[in-house]
Amino acid sequence: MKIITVVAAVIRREGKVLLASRPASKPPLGWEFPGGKVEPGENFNAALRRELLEELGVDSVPADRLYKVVTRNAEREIRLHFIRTLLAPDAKIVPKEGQEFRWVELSGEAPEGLLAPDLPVWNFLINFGRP
Ligand SMILES: Nc1nc2c([nH]c(=O)n2[C@@H]2O[C@H](COP(=O)(O)OP(=O)(O)OP(=O)(O)O)[C@@H](O)[C@H]2O)c(=O)[nH]1
Repeated sequence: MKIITVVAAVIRREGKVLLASRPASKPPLGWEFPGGKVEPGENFNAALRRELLEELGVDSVPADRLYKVVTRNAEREIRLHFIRTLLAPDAKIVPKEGQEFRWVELSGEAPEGLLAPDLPVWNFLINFGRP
């Protein structure tokens, strides 16, 4: 079975968390934590730093892993690693790949359209992750 390893950033600011829309060209549609696939030979934090530079146009400091989700179908297994990530306070996000970004209040129900594998992460952040 093909194994795909993905890193996704949990970036918090003033009680909110940063979500990205998936570009229409890359299904599934929905909102996700920004990130992408780890390339061969890359460590998680280097992969996430590269992805965020590509997508948000900002440098970042990926830190510790908060949560792991594994999804599987007949062909492939996706291992998602959610990593607490810091941005400089004055970092200006410049969407580079046609995505939208939004800061979402970390309270209550998950926002509509959040990818299904991310729901436990949302619940984790609501329960434990508020700064
Ligand atoms: N980045 C990200 N991907 C997620 C999240 N949740 C989740 O299920 N995924 C899945 O993980 C996979 C990530 O692939 P991707 O297409 O974003 O990765 P990438 O940018 O490196 O893609 P590419 O290799 O096609 O350029 C997709 O299947 C996506 O649906 C999430 O919160 N963030």
